[in-house]
Amino acid sequence: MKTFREGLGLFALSFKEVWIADKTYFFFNLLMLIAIPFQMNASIYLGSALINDLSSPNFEFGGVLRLIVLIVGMELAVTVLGQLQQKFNLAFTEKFSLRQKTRLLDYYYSIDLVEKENPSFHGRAQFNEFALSKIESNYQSFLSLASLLVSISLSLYLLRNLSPAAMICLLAVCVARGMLELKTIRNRVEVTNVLQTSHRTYGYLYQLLSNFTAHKEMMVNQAYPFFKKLWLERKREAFELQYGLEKKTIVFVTISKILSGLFKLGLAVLIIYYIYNRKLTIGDYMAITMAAPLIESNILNLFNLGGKFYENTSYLRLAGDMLSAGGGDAGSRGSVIGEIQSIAVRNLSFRYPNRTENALNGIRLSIRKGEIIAIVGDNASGKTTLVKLILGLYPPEPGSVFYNQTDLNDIHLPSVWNQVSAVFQDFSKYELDIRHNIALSDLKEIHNDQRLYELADAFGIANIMLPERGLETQLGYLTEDSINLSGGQWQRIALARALFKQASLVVLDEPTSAIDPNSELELLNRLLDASGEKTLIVITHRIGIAANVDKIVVMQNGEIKEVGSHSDLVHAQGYYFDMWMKQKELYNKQEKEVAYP
Ligand SMILES: Nc1ncnc2c1ncn2[C@@H]1O[C@H](COP(=O)(O)OP(=O)(O)OP(=O)(O)O)[C@@H](O)[C@H]1O
Repeated sequence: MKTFREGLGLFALSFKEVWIADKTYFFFNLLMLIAIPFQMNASIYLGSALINDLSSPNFEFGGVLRLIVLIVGMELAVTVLGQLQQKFNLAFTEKFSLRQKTRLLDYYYSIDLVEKENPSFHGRAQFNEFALSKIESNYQSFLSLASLLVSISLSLYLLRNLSPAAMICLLAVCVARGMLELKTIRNRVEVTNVLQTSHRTYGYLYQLLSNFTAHKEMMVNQAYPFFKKLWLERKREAFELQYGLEKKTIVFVTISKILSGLFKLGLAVLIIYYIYNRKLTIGDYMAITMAAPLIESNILNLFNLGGKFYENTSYLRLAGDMLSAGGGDAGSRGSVIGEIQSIAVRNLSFRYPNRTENALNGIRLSIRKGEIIAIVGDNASGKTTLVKLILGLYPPEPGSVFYNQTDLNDIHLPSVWNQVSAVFQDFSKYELDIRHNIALSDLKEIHNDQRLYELADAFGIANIMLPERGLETQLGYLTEDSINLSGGQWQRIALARALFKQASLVVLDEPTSAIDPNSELELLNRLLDASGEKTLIVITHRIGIAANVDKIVVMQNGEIKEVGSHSDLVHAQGYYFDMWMKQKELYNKQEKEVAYP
Protein backbone atom coordinates (compact mmCIF):
# COMPACT_ATOMS: atom_id res chain seq x y z
CA MET A 1 0.00 0.00 0.00
CA LYS A 2 2.88 2.31 0.95
CA THR A 3 4.63 1.53 -2.35
CA PHE A 4 1.40 2.20 -4.23
CA ARG A 5 0.98 5.56 -2.49
CA GLU A 6 4.61 6.35 -3.13
CA GLY A 7 4.16 5.43 -6.80
CA LEU A 8 1.13 7.72 -7.02
CA GLY A 9 3.12 10.52 -5.42
CA LEU A 10 5.89 10.11 -7.97
CA PHE A 11 3.30 10.17 -10.76
CA ALA A 12 1.85 13.36 -9.46
CA LEU A 13 5.35 14.76 -9.35
CA SER A 14 6.03 13.75 -12.98
CA PHE A 15 2.81 15.40 -14.13
CA LYS A 16 3.53 18.53 -12.17
CA GLU A 17 7.07 18.81 -13.54
CA VAL A 18 5.95 18.39 -17.16
CA TRP A 19 3.08 20.82 -16.64
CA ILE A 20 5.42 23.45 -15.18
CA ALA A 21 8.00 22.96 -17.92
CA ASP A 22 5.64 23.20 -20.92
CA LYS A 23 1.85 23.38 -20.89
CA THR A 24 1.47 23.13 -24.68
CA TYR A 25 3.43 19.88 -24.67
CA PHE A 26 1.33 18.62 -21.78
CA PHE A 27 -1.99 19.21 -23.59
CA PHE A 28 -0.77 18.05 -26.96
CA ASN A 29 0.30 14.73 -25.50
CA LEU A 30 -3.15 14.28 -23.97
CA LEU A 31 -4.69 14.90 -27.40
CA MET A 32 -2.38 12.31 -29.00
CA LEU A 33 -3.26 9.91 -26.22
CA ILE A 34 -6.80 9.71 -27.58
CA ALA A 35 -6.11 10.35 -31.26
CA ILE A 36 -3.69 7.46 -31.93
CA PRO A 37 -5.64 4.47 -30.51
CA PHE A 38 -8.84 5.91 -31.90
CA GLN A 39 -7.39 6.18 -35.41
CA MET A 40 -5.83 2.68 -35.32
CA ASN A 41 -8.98 0.91 -34.20
CA ALA A 42 -11.33 3.04 -36.30
CA SER A 43 -9.22 2.17 -39.36
CA ILE A 44 -9.63 -1.54 -38.64
CA TYR A 45 -13.36 -1.10 -38.07
CA LEU A 46 -13.88 0.99 -41.23
CA GLY A 47 -11.57 -1.30 -43.21
CA SER A 48 -13.68 -4.27 -42.21
CA ALA A 49 -16.89 -2.39 -43.24
CA LEU A 50 -15.23 -1.43 -46.54
CA ILE A 51 -14.38 -5.05 -47.38
CA ASN A 52 -17.90 -6.18 -46.48
CA ASP A 53 -19.32 -3.47 -48.79
CA LEU A 54 -16.97 -4.39 -51.60
CA SER A 55 -17.79 -8.07 -51.32
CA SER A 56 -21.51 -7.37 -51.42
CA PRO A 57 -23.01 -7.84 -54.96
CA ASN A 58 -24.83 -4.46 -54.90
CA PHE A 59 -22.31 -2.11 -53.31
CA GLU A 60 -22.78 1.63 -53.53
CA PHE A 61 -19.85 3.55 -55.06
CA GLY A 62 -20.46 6.78 -53.08
CA GLY A 63 -20.59 4.92 -49.75
CA VAL A 64 -17.35 3.04 -50.47
CA LEU A 65 -15.60 6.28 -51.52
CA ARG A 66 -16.72 8.00 -48.30
CA LEU A 67 -15.22 5.13 -46.26
CA ILE A 68 -11.92 5.33 -48.16
CA VAL A 69 -11.71 9.13 -47.71
CA LEU A 70 -12.45 8.74 -44.00
CA ILE A 71 -9.75 6.08 -43.48
CA VAL A 72 -7.09 8.01 -45.44
CA GLY A 73 -8.15 11.34 -43.87
CA MET A 74 -7.79 9.97 -40.34
CA GLU A 75 -4.39 8.52 -41.10
CA LEU A 76 -3.26 11.81 -42.62
CA ALA A 77 -4.52 13.80 -39.63
CA VAL A 78 -2.64 11.57 -37.18
CA THR A 79 0.53 11.83 -39.31
CA VAL A 80 0.34 15.63 -39.28
CA LEU A 81 -0.29 15.63 -35.53
CA GLY A 82 2.67 13.25 -35.13
CA GLN A 83 4.95 15.71 -36.94
CA LEU A 84 3.71 18.55 -34.78
CA GLN A 85 4.35 16.40 -31.72
CA GLN A 86 7.98 15.94 -32.78
CA LYS A 87 8.36 19.72 -32.98
CA PHE A 88 6.86 20.19 -29.49
CA ASN A 89 9.01 17.34 -28.17
CA LEU A 90 12.19 19.06 -29.27
CA ALA A 91 11.33 22.33 -27.52
CA PHE A 92 10.09 20.49 -24.46
CA THR A 93 13.17 18.28 -24.09
CA GLU A 94 15.43 21.34 -24.01
CA LYS A 95 13.24 23.25 -21.53
CA PHE A 96 12.73 20.23 -19.34
CA SER A 97 16.36 19.19 -19.19
CA LEU A 98 17.40 22.77 -18.39
CA ARG A 99 14.87 22.92 -15.56
CA GLN A 100 16.00 19.59 -14.13
CA LYS A 101 19.70 20.41 -14.42
CA THR A 102 19.13 23.74 -12.66
CA ARG A 103 17.21 21.94 -9.97
CA LEU A 104 20.04 19.45 -9.53
CA LEU A 105 22.67 22.21 -9.28
CA ASP A 106 20.56 24.16 -6.78
CA TYR A 107 20.08 21.02 -4.74
CA TYR A 108 23.80 20.23 -4.65
CA TYR A 109 24.59 23.80 -3.68
CA SER A 110 21.98 23.84 -0.93
CA ILE A 111 23.00 20.79 1.05
CA ASP A 112 25.48 20.81 3.92
CA LEU A 113 29.14 20.65 2.95
CA VAL A 114 29.75 17.82 5.39
CA GLU A 115 27.08 15.79 3.63
CA LYS A 116 28.56 16.59 0.21
CA GLU A 117 31.97 15.39 1.34
CA ASN A 118 30.56 12.04 2.46
CA PRO A 119 31.53 9.28 -0.02
CA SER A 120 28.03 7.78 0.24
CA PHE A 121 26.65 11.05 -1.12
CA HIS A 122 28.85 10.73 -4.18
CA GLY A 123 27.31 7.35 -4.82
CA ARG A 124 23.77 8.71 -4.52
CA ALA A 125 24.61 11.74 -6.64
CA GLN A 126 25.18 9.41 -9.58
CA PHE A 127 21.58 8.35 -9.30
CA ASN A 128 20.19 11.84 -9.12
CA GLU A 129 20.89 12.75 -12.71
CA PHE A 130 19.71 9.37 -13.87
CA ALA A 131 16.54 9.67 -11.78
CA LEU A 132 15.73 13.09 -13.21
CA SER A 133 15.59 11.58 -16.68
CA LYS A 134 12.96 9.23 -15.31
CA ILE A 135 10.54 12.02 -14.43
CA GLU A 136 9.61 12.60 -18.05
CA SER A 137 9.75 8.90 -18.76
CA ASN A 138 7.21 8.39 -15.96
CA TYR A 139 4.88 10.96 -17.48
CA GLN A 140 5.24 9.39 -20.94
CA SER A 141 4.63 5.95 -19.49
CA PHE A 142 1.41 7.11 -17.90
CA LEU A 143 0.17 8.55 -21.18
CA SER A 144 1.12 5.36 -23.00
CA LEU A 145 -0.69 3.35 -20.34
CA ALA A 146 -3.88 5.33 -20.82
CA SER A 147 -3.50 5.13 -24.58
CA LEU A 148 -3.00 1.36 -24.43
CA LEU A 149 -6.06 0.86 -22.25
CA VAL A 150 -8.18 2.81 -24.75
CA SER A 151 -6.72 0.81 -27.62
CA ILE A 152 -7.20 -2.56 -25.87
CA SER A 153 -10.87 -1.79 -25.11
CA LEU A 154 -11.52 -0.82 -28.71
CA SER A 155 -9.73 -3.93 -30.03
CA LEU A 156 -11.68 -6.20 -27.68
CA TYR A 157 -14.86 -4.73 -29.15
CA LEU A 158 -13.60 -5.57 -32.65
CA LEU A 159 -12.94 -9.14 -31.57
CA ARG A 160 -16.45 -9.59 -30.16
CA ASN A 161 -17.23 -12.25 -32.80
CA LEU A 162 -14.44 -14.52 -31.57
CA SER A 163 -15.48 -17.46 -29.33
CA PRO A 164 -14.97 -16.91 -25.54
CA ALA A 165 -12.45 -19.82 -25.45
CA ALA A 166 -10.33 -18.18 -28.16
CA MET A 167 -10.54 -14.85 -26.34
CA ILE A 168 -9.36 -16.46 -23.09
CA CYS A 169 -6.51 -18.16 -24.96
CA LEU A 170 -5.50 -14.86 -26.52
CA LEU A 171 -5.49 -13.08 -23.17
CA ALA A 172 -3.64 -15.94 -21.43
CA VAL A 173 -0.82 -15.86 -23.98
CA CYS A 174 -0.55 -12.09 -23.68
CA VAL A 175 -0.41 -12.24 -19.88
CA ALA A 176 2.24 -14.99 -19.94
CA ARG A 177 4.37 -12.97 -22.32
CA GLY A 178 3.86 -9.90 -20.16
CA MET A 179 5.02 -11.73 -17.02
CA LEU A 180 8.22 -12.70 -18.80
CA GLU A 181 8.71 -9.07 -19.75
CA LEU A 182 8.27 -8.00 -16.12
CA LYS A 183 10.87 -10.51 -14.96
CA THR A 184 13.37 -9.07 -17.44
CA ILE A 185 12.77 -5.55 -16.20
CA ARG A 186 13.14 -6.47 -12.52
CA ASN A 187 16.37 -8.20 -13.37
CA ARG A 188 17.57 -5.11 -15.21
CA VAL A 189 16.84 -2.81 -12.26
CA GLU A 190 18.84 -5.01 -9.91
CA VAL A 191 21.79 -5.20 -12.29
CA THR A 192 21.71 -1.45 -12.93
CA ASN A 193 21.93 -0.75 -9.21
CA VAL A 194 25.01 -2.94 -8.92
CA LEU A 195 26.47 -1.51 -12.11
CA GLN A 196 26.28 2.06 -10.82
CA THR A 197 29.07 1.43 -8.31
CA SER A 198 31.18 -0.50 -10.76
CA HIS A 199 30.56 2.19 -13.39
CA ARG A 200 31.88 4.82 -10.95
CA THR A 201 35.04 2.83 -10.33
CA TYR A 202 35.93 2.11 -13.93
CA GLY A 203 34.83 5.62 -14.92
CA TYR A 204 37.29 7.04 -12.38
CA LEU A 205 40.06 4.75 -13.62
CA TYR A 206 39.38 5.71 -17.23
CA GLN A 207 39.51 9.40 -16.34
CA LEU A 208 42.78 8.85 -14.52
CA LEU A 209 44.27 7.03 -17.49
CA SER A 210 43.20 9.72 -19.92
CA ASN A 211 44.22 12.60 -17.65
CA PHE A 212 47.38 14.16 -19.12
CA THR A 213 48.26 15.78 -15.79
CA ALA A 214 48.29 12.40 -14.09
CA HIS A 215 50.58 10.95 -16.78
CA LYS A 216 53.78 12.45 -15.42
CA GLU A 217 53.50 10.68 -12.07
CA MET A 218 52.38 7.51 -13.83
CA MET A 219 55.44 7.68 -16.09
CA VAL A 220 57.87 8.10 -13.24
CA ASN A 221 56.19 5.36 -11.19
CA GLN A 222 55.66 3.23 -14.31
CA ALA A 223 52.16 2.76 -12.97
CA TYR A 224 50.29 2.96 -16.29
CA PRO A 225 50.10 -0.86 -16.77
CA PHE A 226 48.79 -1.24 -13.20
CA PHE A 227 45.96 1.25 -13.68
CA LYS A 228 45.17 -0.08 -17.15
CA LYS A 229 44.92 -3.62 -15.80
CA LEU A 230 42.67 -2.45 -12.95
CA TRP A 231 40.45 -0.55 -15.37
CA LEU A 232 40.16 -3.55 -17.71
CA GLU A 233 39.32 -5.83 -14.78
CA ARG A 234 36.56 -3.54 -13.51
CA LYS A 235 35.26 -3.16 -17.04
CA ARG A 236 35.20 -6.91 -17.51
CA GLU A 237 33.34 -7.40 -14.22
CA ALA A 238 30.75 -4.88 -15.34
CA PHE A 239 30.46 -6.51 -18.72
CA GLU A 240 29.97 -9.94 -17.17
CA LEU A 241 27.12 -8.62 -15.06
CA GLN A 242 25.58 -7.02 -18.11
CA TYR A 243 26.16 -10.14 -20.16
CA GLY A 244 24.42 -12.29 -17.53
CA LEU A 245 21.43 -9.97 -17.75
CA GLU A 246 21.36 -10.12 -21.53
CA LYS A 247 21.53 -13.92 -21.49
CA LYS A 248 18.50 -14.10 -19.21
CA THR A 249 16.71 -11.55 -21.36
CA ILE A 250 17.37 -13.59 -24.51
CA VAL A 251 15.89 -16.70 -22.86
CA PHE A 252 12.76 -14.79 -21.76
CA VAL A 253 12.31 -13.18 -25.16
CA THR A 254 12.70 -16.53 -26.95
CA ILE A 255 10.05 -18.20 -24.75
CA SER A 256 7.81 -15.21 -25.31
CA LYS A 257 8.23 -15.40 -29.09
CA ILE A 258 7.49 -19.14 -29.13
CA LEU A 259 4.28 -18.49 -27.18
CA SER A 260 3.32 -15.83 -29.67
CA GLY A 261 4.02 -18.15 -32.64
CA LEU A 262 1.89 -20.91 -31.12
CA PHE A 263 -0.88 -18.45 -30.52
CA LYS A 264 -0.81 -17.22 -34.12
CA LEU A 265 -0.97 -20.79 -35.34
CA GLY A 266 -4.00 -21.49 -33.14
CA LEU A 267 -5.71 -18.34 -34.32
CA ALA A 268 -5.13 -19.20 -37.99
CA VAL A 269 -6.64 -22.68 -37.46
CA LEU A 270 -9.62 -21.12 -35.66
CA ILE A 271 -10.27 -18.59 -38.41
CA ILE A 272 -10.08 -21.25 -41.12
CA TYR A 273 -12.56 -23.30 -39.09
CA TYR A 274 -14.93 -20.28 -38.80
CA ILE A 275 -14.68 -19.44 -42.49
CA TYR A 276 -15.20 -23.08 -43.42
CA ASN A 277 -18.38 -23.13 -41.37
CA ARG A 278 -19.41 -19.71 -42.79
CA LYS A 279 -19.45 -18.13 -39.33
CA LEU A 280 -17.33 -15.12 -40.39
CA THR A 281 -17.66 -12.54 -43.12
CA ILE A 282 -14.52 -11.50 -45.00
CA GLY A 283 -14.67 -8.15 -43.14
CA ASP A 284 -14.80 -9.97 -39.79
CA TYR A 285 -11.85 -12.06 -40.88
CA MET A 286 -9.87 -8.92 -41.67
CA ALA A 287 -10.84 -7.23 -38.39
CA ILE A 288 -9.80 -10.28 -36.34
CA THR A 289 -6.48 -10.80 -38.11
CA MET A 290 -5.60 -7.16 -37.55
CA ALA A 291 -7.06 -6.64 -34.08
CA ALA A 292 -5.64 -9.83 -32.53
CA PRO A 293 -1.93 -8.96 -33.06
CA LEU A 294 -2.72 -5.38 -32.05
CA ILE A 295 -4.26 -6.53 -28.79
CA GLU A 296 -1.36 -8.93 -28.23
CA SER A 297 1.28 -6.25 -28.66
CA ASN A 298 -0.77 -3.76 -26.62
CA ILE A 299 -1.12 -6.13 -23.66
CA LEU A 300 2.58 -6.87 -23.91
CA ASN A 301 3.29 -3.16 -23.86
CA LEU A 302 1.02 -2.83 -20.86
CA PHE A 303 3.25 -5.19 -18.88
CA ASN A 304 6.27 -3.49 -20.28
CA LEU A 305 4.94 -0.20 -18.94
CA GLY A 306 4.17 -1.78 -15.57
CA GLY A 307 7.82 -2.80 -15.46
CA LYS A 308 8.92 0.65 -16.49
CA PHE A 309 6.89 2.18 -13.65
CA TYR A 310 8.58 -0.20 -11.28
CA GLU A 311 11.97 0.73 -12.72
CA ASN A 312 11.33 4.47 -12.72
CA THR A 313 9.84 4.40 -9.24
CA SER A 314 12.90 2.62 -7.85
CA TYR A 315 15.26 5.20 -9.35
CA LEU A 316 13.08 8.11 -8.31
CA ARG A 317 12.89 6.69 -4.81
CA LEU A 318 16.69 6.59 -4.63
CA ALA A 319 16.75 10.28 -5.52
CA GLY A 320 13.97 10.99 -3.03
CA ASP A 321 15.99 13.50 -0.98
CA MET A 322 16.69 15.59 -4.02
CA LEU A 323 13.12 15.43 -5.30
CA SER A 324 11.65 16.49 -1.99
CA ALA A 325 14.24 19.23 -1.40
CA GLY A 326 12.57 22.57 -1.04
CA GLY A 327 15.58 24.52 -2.39
CA GLY A 328 18.57 26.02 -0.71
CA ASP A 329 17.49 27.88 2.36
CA ALA A 330 20.06 26.24 4.66
CA GLY A 331 21.38 28.87 7.04
CA SER A 332 19.26 31.56 5.48
CA ARG A 333 17.18 32.13 8.61
CA GLY A 334 18.33 33.88 11.76
CA SER A 335 19.56 37.32 12.59
CA VAL A 336 21.92 39.34 10.45
CA ILE A 337 25.21 40.31 12.04
CA GLY A 338 27.30 43.37 11.28
CA GLU A 339 31.06 43.65 11.52
CA ILE A 340 32.66 40.75 13.37
CA GLN A 341 33.83 41.99 16.78
CA SER A 342 34.46 38.65 18.45
CA ILE A 343 34.33 34.92 17.87
CA ALA A 344 33.99 32.48 20.74
CA VAL A 345 34.28 28.71 20.49
CA ARG A 346 32.95 26.88 23.54
CA ASN A 347 33.40 23.20 24.11
CA LEU A 348 33.13 22.39 20.40
CA SER A 349 33.28 18.74 19.39
CA PHE A 350 32.65 17.33 15.95
CA ARG A 351 32.52 13.98 14.23
CA TYR A 352 32.24 13.40 10.47
CA PRO A 353 29.17 11.28 9.70
CA ASN A 354 31.19 8.48 8.14
CA ARG A 355 33.76 8.28 10.97
CA THR A 356 33.68 6.61 14.36
CA GLU A 357 36.06 8.99 16.12
CA ASN A 358 35.65 12.69 16.78
CA ALA A 359 37.74 15.00 14.59
CA LEU A 360 37.49 17.68 17.32
CA ASN A 361 37.06 17.39 21.06
CA GLY A 362 36.08 20.12 23.53
CA ILE A 363 37.64 23.05 21.64
CA ARG A 364 37.64 26.38 23.48
CA LEU A 365 38.94 29.51 21.84
CA SER A 366 38.25 33.20 21.77
CA ILE A 367 39.20 35.58 18.99
CA ARG A 368 38.96 39.37 19.15
CA LYS A 369 38.59 41.78 16.27
CA GLY A 370 41.95 42.58 14.64
CA GLU A 371 43.78 39.62 16.18
CA ILE A 372 46.15 37.56 14.08
CA ILE A 373 45.90 33.90 14.99
CA ALA A 374 48.07 31.06 13.72
CA ILE A 375 46.79 27.50 14.03
CA VAL A 376 49.59 24.96 13.95
CA GLY A 377 49.75 21.23 14.52
CA ASP A 378 50.35 17.82 12.97
CA ASN A 379 48.56 16.51 9.91
CA ALA A 380 44.98 15.47 10.68
CA SER A 381 44.99 17.26 14.04
CA GLY A 382 41.73 19.03 13.09
CA LYS A 383 42.91 22.50 11.99
CA THR A 384 40.87 22.67 8.76
CA THR A 385 37.85 21.08 10.41
CA LEU A 386 37.95 23.75 13.13
CA VAL A 387 37.93 26.68 10.69
CA LYS A 388 35.19 25.11 8.60
CA LEU A 389 33.04 24.89 11.73
CA ILE A 390 33.90 28.44 12.75
CA LEU A 391 32.84 29.63 9.29
CA GLY A 392 29.56 27.70 9.48
CA LEU A 393 30.52 25.56 6.48
CA TYR A 394 29.90 22.55 8.71
CA PRO A 395 27.05 22.93 11.20
CA PRO A 396 28.43 23.29 14.76
CA GLU A 397 26.36 22.04 17.69
CA PRO A 398 24.14 24.82 19.11
CA GLY A 399 25.96 26.70 21.86
CA SER A 400 29.45 25.97 20.57
CA VAL A 401 30.31 28.80 18.15
CA PHE A 402 29.39 32.45 18.78
CA TYR A 403 29.84 35.57 16.68
CA ASN A 404 29.49 38.86 18.60
CA GLN A 405 27.99 36.75 21.44
CA THR A 406 25.27 35.32 19.21
CA ASP A 407 25.10 31.59 18.57
CA LEU A 408 26.09 30.86 14.96
CA ASN A 409 23.03 28.65 14.67
CA ASP A 410 20.84 31.73 15.20
CA ILE A 411 22.67 33.83 12.63
CA HIS A 412 21.83 34.30 8.97
CA LEU A 413 24.92 32.54 7.55
CA PRO A 414 25.30 34.66 4.40
CA SER A 415 25.63 37.69 6.70
CA VAL A 416 28.71 36.01 8.23
CA TRP A 417 30.11 35.10 4.81
CA ASN A 418 29.65 38.72 3.71
CA GLN A 419 32.30 39.54 6.29
CA VAL A 420 34.66 36.68 5.47
CA SER A 421 37.40 35.98 2.97
CA ALA A 422 38.94 32.54 2.80
CA VAL A 423 41.57 30.60 0.89
CA PHE A 424 41.34 26.87 1.44
CA GLN A 425 44.02 24.28 0.75
CA ASP A 426 42.09 23.09 -2.28
CA PHE A 427 41.30 26.64 -3.50
CA SER A 428 39.62 27.04 -6.88
CA LYS A 429 41.54 27.78 -10.08
CA TYR A 430 38.96 29.51 -12.22
CA GLU A 431 39.52 29.25 -15.95
CA LEU A 432 38.48 32.88 -16.40
CA ASP A 433 40.51 36.05 -16.90
CA ILE A 434 42.70 37.53 -14.17
CA ARG A 435 40.13 40.26 -13.46
CA HIS A 436 37.46 37.72 -12.57
CA ASN A 437 39.90 35.46 -10.75
CA ILE A 438 40.74 38.25 -8.33
CA ALA A 439 37.44 40.11 -8.16
CA LEU A 440 35.23 37.05 -7.66
CA SER A 441 35.31 37.63 -3.90
CA ASP A 442 33.55 40.99 -4.38
CA LEU A 443 31.98 41.19 -7.84
CA LYS A 444 30.47 44.63 -7.34
CA GLU A 445 34.04 46.01 -7.31
CA ILE A 446 35.03 44.17 -10.49
CA HIS A 447 35.76 47.42 -12.36
CA ASN A 448 37.97 48.82 -9.61
CA ASP A 449 41.09 48.53 -11.81
CA GLN A 450 43.24 50.50 -9.42
CA ARG A 451 42.70 48.01 -6.60
CA LEU A 452 43.04 45.05 -8.94
CA TYR A 453 46.42 46.30 -10.24
CA GLU A 454 47.59 47.13 -6.69
CA LEU A 455 46.90 43.54 -5.58
CA ALA A 456 48.37 42.11 -8.77
CA ASP A 457 51.59 44.04 -8.03
CA ALA A 458 51.60 43.12 -4.34
CA PHE A 459 51.21 39.40 -5.05
CA GLY A 460 53.57 39.19 -8.03
CA ILE A 461 50.79 38.59 -10.55
CA ALA A 462 51.44 41.58 -12.79
CA ASN A 463 54.21 39.77 -14.65
CA ILE A 464 51.82 36.96 -15.59
CA MET A 465 49.60 39.32 -17.59
CA LEU A 466 49.95 39.39 -21.35
CA PRO A 467 50.92 42.98 -22.26
CA GLU A 468 48.09 43.43 -24.75
CA ARG A 469 45.51 41.82 -22.44
CA GLY A 470 46.35 43.07 -18.94
CA LEU A 471 43.65 42.06 -16.46
CA GLU A 472 41.76 40.38 -19.29
CA THR A 473 44.49 37.73 -19.66
CA GLN A 474 42.71 34.41 -19.78
CA LEU A 475 43.91 31.66 -17.42
CA GLY A 476 43.68 27.90 -17.88
CA TYR A 477 43.09 25.93 -21.06
CA LEU A 478 39.66 26.96 -22.33
CA THR A 479 40.71 29.30 -25.13
CA GLU A 480 43.70 29.24 -27.46
CA ASP A 481 45.20 32.38 -25.96
CA SER A 482 44.83 31.13 -22.36
CA ILE A 483 47.91 30.80 -20.24
CA ASN A 484 48.35 28.15 -17.61
CA LEU A 485 50.01 28.99 -14.31
CA SER A 486 52.32 27.21 -11.93
CA GLY A 487 50.97 26.02 -8.58
CA GLY A 488 52.56 29.00 -6.79
CA GLN A 489 51.14 31.50 -9.31
CA TRP A 490 47.64 30.09 -8.82
CA GLN A 491 48.12 30.41 -5.08
CA ARG A 492 49.16 34.07 -5.44
CA ILE A 493 45.96 34.69 -7.41
CA ALA A 494 43.91 33.02 -4.67
CA LEU A 495 45.55 35.21 -2.01
CA ALA A 496 44.91 38.35 -4.03
CA ARG A 497 41.28 37.25 -4.33
CA ALA A 498 41.02 36.84 -0.56
CA LEU A 499 42.36 40.30 0.09
CA PHE A 500 40.34 41.99 -2.68
CA LYS A 501 37.21 41.58 -0.59
CA GLN A 502 36.89 44.12 2.22
CA ALA A 503 36.23 41.40 4.77
CA SER A 504 36.59 41.73 8.51
CA LEU A 505 37.72 38.11 8.94
CA VAL A 506 40.32 36.49 6.67
CA VAL A 507 40.96 32.75 6.92
CA LEU A 508 43.95 31.27 5.14
CA ASP A 509 44.57 27.53 5.17
CA GLU A 510 48.21 26.87 4.26
CA PRO A 511 48.36 30.08 2.21
CA THR A 512 51.96 29.75 1.07
CA SER A 513 52.35 25.99 0.65
CA ALA A 514 53.21 26.38 -3.04
CA ILE A 515 55.18 29.64 -2.81
CA ASP A 516 58.98 29.55 -3.13
CA PRO A 517 60.82 30.21 0.17
CA ASN A 518 62.48 33.35 -1.27
CA SER A 519 59.11 35.04 -1.73
CA GLU A 520 57.26 33.35 1.11
CA LEU A 521 58.35 35.57 3.98
CA GLU A 522 57.89 38.75 1.96
CA LEU A 523 54.44 37.63 0.87
CA LEU A 524 53.43 36.71 4.40
CA ASN A 525 54.57 40.02 5.78
CA ARG A 526 52.57 41.68 3.03
CA LEU A 527 49.56 39.62 4.03
CA LEU A 528 49.97 40.54 7.68
CA ASP A 529 50.41 44.22 6.80
CA ALA A 530 47.47 44.19 4.45
CA SER A 531 45.27 42.61 7.08
CA GLY A 532 45.15 46.01 8.91
CA GLU A 533 42.07 46.01 11.12
CA LYS A 534 41.02 42.60 9.87
CA THR A 535 40.98 39.50 12.02
CA LEU A 536 43.27 36.94 10.45
CA ILE A 537 43.34 33.19 11.04
CA VAL A 538 46.23 31.39 9.33
CA ILE A 539 46.63 27.63 9.38
CA THR A 540 50.25 26.84 8.76
CA HIS A 541 52.99 24.27 9.12
CA ARG A 542 55.63 27.03 8.92
CA ILE A 543 56.48 27.83 12.52
CA GLY A 544 58.45 30.85 11.27
CA ILE A 545 55.16 32.57 10.43
CA ALA A 546 53.69 31.84 13.83
CA ALA A 547 56.42 33.84 15.54
CA ASN A 548 54.93 37.06 14.10
CA VAL A 549 51.31 36.62 15.17
CA ASP A 550 49.31 37.64 18.27
CA LYS A 551 48.13 34.21 19.30
CA ILE A 552 49.24 30.71 18.39
CA VAL A 553 46.84 27.79 18.72
CA VAL A 554 48.58 24.43 18.83
CA MET A 555 46.44 21.42 17.93
CA GLN A 556 46.98 17.72 18.39
CA ASN A 557 44.54 14.82 17.87
CA GLY A 558 41.50 17.07 17.60
CA GLU A 559 42.28 19.03 20.76
CA ILE A 560 43.90 22.34 21.55
CA LYS A 561 47.18 21.55 23.23
CA GLU A 562 48.46 25.07 23.87
CA VAL A 563 47.43 28.67 23.26
CA GLY A 564 49.59 31.77 23.63
CA SER A 565 52.04 34.13 22.01
CA HIS A 566 55.29 32.86 20.53
CA SER A 567 57.33 33.93 23.56
CA ASP A 568 54.75 32.47 26.02
CA LEU A 569 54.88 29.11 24.26
CA VAL A 570 58.66 29.09 23.86
CA HIS A 571 58.95 29.77 27.60
CA ALA A 572 56.47 27.03 28.38
CA GLN A 573 58.78 24.59 26.56
CA GLY A 574 55.88 22.36 25.56
CA TYR A 575 54.72 20.91 22.26
CA TYR A 576 55.06 24.19 20.32
CA PHE A 577 58.58 24.68 21.64
CA ASP A 578 59.53 21.20 20.33
CA MET A 579 58.05 21.96 16.92
CA TRP A 580 59.80 25.30 16.80
CA MET A 581 63.17 23.86 17.79
CA LYS A 582 62.90 21.06 15.22
CA GLN A 583 62.12 23.47 12.38
CA LYS A 584 64.83 25.85 13.58
CA GLU A 585 67.39 23.05 13.61
CA LEU A 586 66.32 21.97 10.15
CA TYR A 587 66.68 25.50 8.74
CA ASN A 588 70.05 25.99 10.47
CA LYS A 589 71.27 22.67 9.13
CA GLN A 590 70.12 23.51 5.61
CA GLU A 591 71.72 26.95 5.83
CA LYS A 592 75.04 25.41 6.94
CA GLU A 593 74.90 22.84 4.17
CA VAL A 594 74.30 25.55 1.59
CA ALA A 595 77.04 27.77 3.03
CA TYR A 596 79.63 24.95 3.47
CA PRO A 597 78.82 22.21 1.01
N1 LIG B 1 35.20 15.35 4.77
C1 LIG B 1 35.70 14.53 5.68
N2 LIG B 1 35.04 13.39 5.96
C2 LIG B 1 35.51 12.55 6.91
N3 LIG B 1 36.63 12.77 7.61
C3 LIG B 1 37.32 13.88 7.38
C4 LIG B 1 36.91 14.82 6.39
N4 LIG B 1 37.79 15.84 6.36
C5 LIG B 1 38.71 15.55 7.28
N5 LIG B 1 38.44 14.38 7.89
C6 LIG B 1 39.19 13.75 8.99
O1 LIG B 1 39.21 14.65 10.09
C7 LIG B 1 40.46 14.66 10.72
C8 LIG B 1 41.00 16.10 10.78
O2 LIG B 1 41.22 16.54 9.45
P1 LIG B 1 41.63 18.03 9.11
O3 LIG B 1 41.59 18.19 7.64
O4 LIG B 1 40.82 18.93 9.93
O5 LIG B 1 43.15 18.05 9.63
P2 LIG B 1 44.26 19.15 9.45
O6 LIG B 1 44.83 19.38 10.80
O7 LIG B 1 43.75 20.33 8.72
O8 LIG B 1 45.30 18.33 8.57
P3 LIG B 1 46.42 18.81 7.50
O9 LIG B 1 47.49 19.52 8.27
O10 LIG B 1 46.90 17.52 6.95
O11 LIG B 1 45.75 19.67 6.51
C9 LIG B 1 41.34 13.70 9.94
O12 LIG B 1 41.35 12.47 10.62
C10 LIG B 1 40.65 13.54 8.62
O13 LIG B 1 40.84 12.26 8.08
